[in-house]
Amino acid sequence: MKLSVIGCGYLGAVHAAAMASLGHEVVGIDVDQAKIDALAEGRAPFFEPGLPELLTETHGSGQLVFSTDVAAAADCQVHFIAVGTPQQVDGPGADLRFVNAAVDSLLPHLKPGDLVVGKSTVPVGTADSLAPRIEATGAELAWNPEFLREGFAVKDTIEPDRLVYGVRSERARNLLDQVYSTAVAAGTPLVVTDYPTAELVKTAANAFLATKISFINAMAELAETTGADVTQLADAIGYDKRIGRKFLNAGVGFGGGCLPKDIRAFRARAEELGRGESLAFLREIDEINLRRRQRVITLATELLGGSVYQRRIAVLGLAFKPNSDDIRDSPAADVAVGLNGLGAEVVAYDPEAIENARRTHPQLTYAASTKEALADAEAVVLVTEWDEFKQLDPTVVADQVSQRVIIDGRNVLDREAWRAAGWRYAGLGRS
Ligand SMILES: NC(=O)C1=CN([C@@H]2O[C@H](COP(=O)(O)OP(=O)(O)OC[C@H]3O[C@@H](n4cnc5c(N)ncnc54)[C@H](O)[C@@H]3O)[C@@H](O)[C@H]2O)C=CC1
Ligand SMILES: O=C(O)[C@H]1O[C@H](OP(=O)(O)OP(=O)(O)OC[C@H]2O[C@@H](n3ccc(=O)[nH]c3=O)[C@H](O)[C@@H]2O)[C@H](O)[C@@H](O)[C@@H]1O
Repeated sequence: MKLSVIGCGYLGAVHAAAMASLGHEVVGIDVDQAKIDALAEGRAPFFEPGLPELLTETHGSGQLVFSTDVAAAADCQVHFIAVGTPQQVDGPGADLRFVNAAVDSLLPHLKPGDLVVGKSTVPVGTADSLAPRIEATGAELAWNPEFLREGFAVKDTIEPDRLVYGVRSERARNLLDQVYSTAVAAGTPLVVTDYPTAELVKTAANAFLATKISFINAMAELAETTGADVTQLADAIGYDKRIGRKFLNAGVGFGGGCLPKDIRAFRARAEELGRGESLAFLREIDEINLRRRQRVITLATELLGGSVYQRRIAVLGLAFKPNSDDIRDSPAADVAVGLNGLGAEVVAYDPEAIENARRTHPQLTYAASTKEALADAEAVVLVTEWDEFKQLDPTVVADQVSQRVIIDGRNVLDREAWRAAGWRYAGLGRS
C-alpha cells in the first residue's frame, strides 16, 4: 500500500520506517527541514535503537522517501497524522495546533476513498471534530492510537501488544487490516471501536501507567518515614499476578514527552466535559511524581551536610529514561538544573542526551564520559539507569571521586556492594 506519515518525530519516523520495512511504500513528511534532510540521507535524527538499521535497509530503494512538501502525499491512500500534541504553553491542556495544521495542509491532496489515520495522542472528542473537514473531500477518518515506548519503538511498532481502531466504517477497518496485515496475521489482539473509545483508550493507558508509578513512589515516601524498603515492597506486591511487578520501580519518577503532558491534558479535558471530579486524582499523581525530583535534591543537600552550594556533584543521566536521547520533562535534567540553581557545581553526563540537554540547559557543565563527570565529585547522583551506570564498580569509582556519597535515584545499584566499598549510599524509599 502507499502510505504517508505526516510528522516524523519520535513516533512518525519510526512508524514510517517500520511500515516501509513491512513492504509498504511510504512517504514521510515533516515541516522540519533538518529532520527531513537527515531521514532522506538514511540517518536517524534522534537516538532510537533499531531505527538506523531500518533506515539503512530501505535507503535508496524508493520504498521510503521523505519530503517537507505535503503534496508528496497526494498519491497515497492512507495518511497517518503523527505530529506533536504538546502541553499548551499557558495551561494543562493539549495544544492541537499541529494536528489542525497537519490536517489542513493535507486536505487539498485528499481524494475520495483515502483514509486519514490519527496516531497522535489527542483529547477525547478531537476525531469527531476533525471528521467533517476530512469527509468533505470524500476521504474518511480513523483513530488508531499508538502505544510504543521510546527505546523499544521499532519492536513495539512491528509487534504491538494490541491494535486499536476507532472507525466509522467496515471499509476503514479493512484498510487498517491491510496496513497492519503482518501483526493481524500474527494474532495481535485487535479492538475495533468508535472514535471516543479509541481516543480514551490511549489516555487511559498512559494515566494508568503514571498512576502505577506514582503509587509506588507514594509508598516510597512512606518507606522513607518508616524505615521500610520500597523495592522489597514492590517485589512482594508484584508477585500478586493481579498487580504485577512491571511499572513498580520507585525512584525519581516519570518524565518524557508523553506521560506528564498526557495526564495533565486528560484532566483538563475531563474538566471541560464537566467531569473534573472523575480525574481529580491525576493531580495527585502529578504532584507525587514532581515531589520525587525534589526529594533527590533534598537528599543531596542532607548528605552534603546541609548545603550543595559550590559542592561538586556528578549527575549521571539526563534522558528521561535509558536508551533514549529524549529530555522532554526529564526528571534527570530537572534534578541537574535544580542542583545547579542552588549553586552546586554540577557536572552532568549522559551517553546520548547531552546534545539535546545543552540546547535547553546551557548553564550546566557537561562531561564527555562517566569518568570525567565523577572526577573529584563530592556526591554522585544517578538519575537515568543506563546500563553503563548500573555496571559501575564501586571499588574502582571510589578512587575517582573526592567523597564517597552516592544517591541512587533509580534504585538500581547493589546497595550492599556500594556500602561495602565505603560509600554512603542513599536510594529512594529505601532505609
Ligand atoms: N514519543 C512517543 O514515544 C510516542 C508519542 N505519541 C504521540 O505521538 C505524537 C507525536 O509525538 P512525538 O513523535 O514524540 O513528537 P515529536 O515532537 O518528536 O514529533 C512531532 C513532529 O511533527 C512535526 N510537525 C509539526 N507540525 C507539523 C505539520 N503541520 N506538518 C508536518 N509535520 C509537523 C514536527 O516538526 C516534529 O518533527 C504526540 O501526540 C505523542 O503524544 C504516542 C505514542 C508514543
Ligand atoms: O504515549 C507515549 O508516548 C508512550 O508513553 C510511555 O512510553 P515512554 O514515555 O516511552 O516511556 P516509559 O517506558 O513508559 O517510561 C516513562 C517514564 O516512567 C518512568 N518509570 C517507568 C517505569 C517504572 O517502574 N518507574 C518509572 O519511574 C521512566 O523512567 C520514564 O521516565 C508508555 O509506556 C507508552 O506505552 C506510550 O506509548
